[in-house]
Amino acid sequence: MGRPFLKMNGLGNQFVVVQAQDEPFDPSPDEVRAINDHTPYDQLISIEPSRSPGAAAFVRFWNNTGEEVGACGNGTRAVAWLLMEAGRNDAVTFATEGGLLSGERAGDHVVRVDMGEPRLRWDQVPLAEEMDTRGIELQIGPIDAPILHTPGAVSMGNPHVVFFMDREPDDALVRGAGSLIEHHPLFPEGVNVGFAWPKAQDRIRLRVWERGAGLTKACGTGACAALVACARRGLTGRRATMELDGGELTIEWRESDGHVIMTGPIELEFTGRL
Ligand SMILES: N[C@H](CCC[C@H](N)C(=O)O)C(=O)O
Repeated sequence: MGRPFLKMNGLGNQFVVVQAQDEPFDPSPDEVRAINDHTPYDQLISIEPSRSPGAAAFVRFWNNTGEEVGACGNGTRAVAWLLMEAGRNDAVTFATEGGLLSGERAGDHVVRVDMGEPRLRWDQVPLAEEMDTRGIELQIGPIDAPILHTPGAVSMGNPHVVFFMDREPDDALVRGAGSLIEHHPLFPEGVNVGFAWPKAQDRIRLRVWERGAGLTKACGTGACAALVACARRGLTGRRATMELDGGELTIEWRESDGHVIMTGPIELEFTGRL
């Protein structure tokens, strides 16, 4: 009988969450993939004992293809909710590879998380060469659609490239261009590929081909990256409603401290055993 897990989602971004406070959990890439075979998910998440004062836990994320990653925005909301429920608190801080994150309740099964500052230097995304991350030069082989010119590049603790659309991003484009760009040599660590259509100063339609997970129903760090990329190009303000396939997130790139604040729902679906 395997260890228990929680099946959760954030706007349809699917998670398997393992509590590792009492029993270590250090899965190999094969084990990460095997869990996905057993219970399909986008990201696997573990909640470990804290390694630093002021943090309630240390949290790790893996894509379903097996590699560990430094950030997962929707997963951060799910973990913050679990930790607040467990501690009967209305706010919580925890550590990840990508840095310290804090969350607070913002309604029933709605969580607001501070995702910290976006990293905007070329070598922080990272890119393979120095470029202006407001608009990078990216040649994508056979595809030469004008909308694919000069996307923005941002890290939220994980790498993102954001294309600026003037219409609904269709499946063929998101899957075709996304899968091509995910492993493009300009991104030494791979990249999450966002397609953002700024519909108004405070509203962006977004679809994301995720590194290591493909087209998901929502991508929290992708929503943060897209808002920052659009604001840097003057296409939107610093606060917007993000329309993802799975629903809406509110993102604000705060003037006061440059932190990116994300608010949205989470859902606990069922418990199971690995
Ligand atoms: N695929 C991402 C990790 C999960 C991001 C996404 N699920 C989110 O909500 O931020 C990466 O490889 O960096």
